[in-house]
Amino acid sequence: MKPIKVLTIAGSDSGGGAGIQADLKTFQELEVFGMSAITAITAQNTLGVQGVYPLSLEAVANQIDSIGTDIGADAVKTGMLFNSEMIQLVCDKIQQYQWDNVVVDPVMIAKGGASLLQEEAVKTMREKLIPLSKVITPNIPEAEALTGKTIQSMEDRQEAAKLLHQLGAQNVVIKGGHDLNSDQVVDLLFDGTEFTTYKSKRIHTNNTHGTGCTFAAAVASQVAKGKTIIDAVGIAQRFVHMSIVNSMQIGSGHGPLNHAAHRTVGVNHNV
Ligand SMILES: Nc1ncnc2c1ncn2[C@@H]1O[C@H](COP(=O)(O)OP(=O)(O)O)[C@@H](O)[C@H]1O
Ligand SMILES: Cc1ncc(COP(=O)(O)OP(=O)(O)O)c(N)n1
Repeated sequence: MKPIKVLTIAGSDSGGGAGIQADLKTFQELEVFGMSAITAITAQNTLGVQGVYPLSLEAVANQIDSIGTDIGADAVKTGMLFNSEMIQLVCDKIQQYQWDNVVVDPVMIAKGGASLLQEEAVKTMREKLIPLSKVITPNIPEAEALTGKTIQSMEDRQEAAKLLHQLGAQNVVIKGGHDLNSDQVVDLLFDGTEFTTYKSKRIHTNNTHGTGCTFAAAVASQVAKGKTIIDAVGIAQRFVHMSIVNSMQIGSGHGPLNHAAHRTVGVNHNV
């Protein structure tokens, strides 16, 4: 059987909960071959981010070229891109290798409040990267930053999703983890025509470090497999849910997910 290959272009989280580490664990669990181009090293744990060390543009370009010129990718997921120049470089490479299954997680701020994207880079993300995306997966604060609109209700979220679609994203998922008004978590998908909502029970836990990375990596793995976006988002939400329910008590802050939960607790969410 032909292996399915997925590339993540993102930052490294030394604590293993988010970033490249979460992406590769997700790829492995969802049975695709994972590859990485690291944009920045972060010194990070469950308490927060202690340091951010971006790599040179040359180092990032070289990693992407190593994959583009030899192995290829059935889908590409982007995470922490740090600054405008890095975003522009990633856009150039996506176009050079004609990658069209691109899942953009517009990472801006880590849970502890540390900035993972320079403020002026939001414009480049909006104008250059979003138009290349098959799916964009902002959380609510990221959708607000990208659209300049305050999001309080589901109608606000629908409006924001429409604006992001107008910017060129083929599909928009505005995740609902930050809407603390309900006992449910609702992720909203807009495909340019219809809205689809994915509801799950909110889990009351501190162990949610890396949910966004894991979600986007799961979507990318399913897109690479040729699933519809509606199915890919459903699988990703269930995978994340299962990983939070069975999360591990690691560190003394926001603990990581348990990416292996879908197989170790006996329910296969790898549909
Ligand atoms: N407390 C929670 N209980 C259940 N699912 C959650 C919870 N927090 C986040 N999720 C899920 O994790 C994914 C990421 O959501 P969100 O927290 O909005 O993004 P981010 O991690 O990028 O801030 C979504 O699928 C969301 O439904
Ligand atoms: C290196 C790196 N990349 C991305 C993030 C943000 O990850 P996310 O999945 O949104 O989870 P939280 O940080 O919000 O828990 C990160 N922290 N580090």
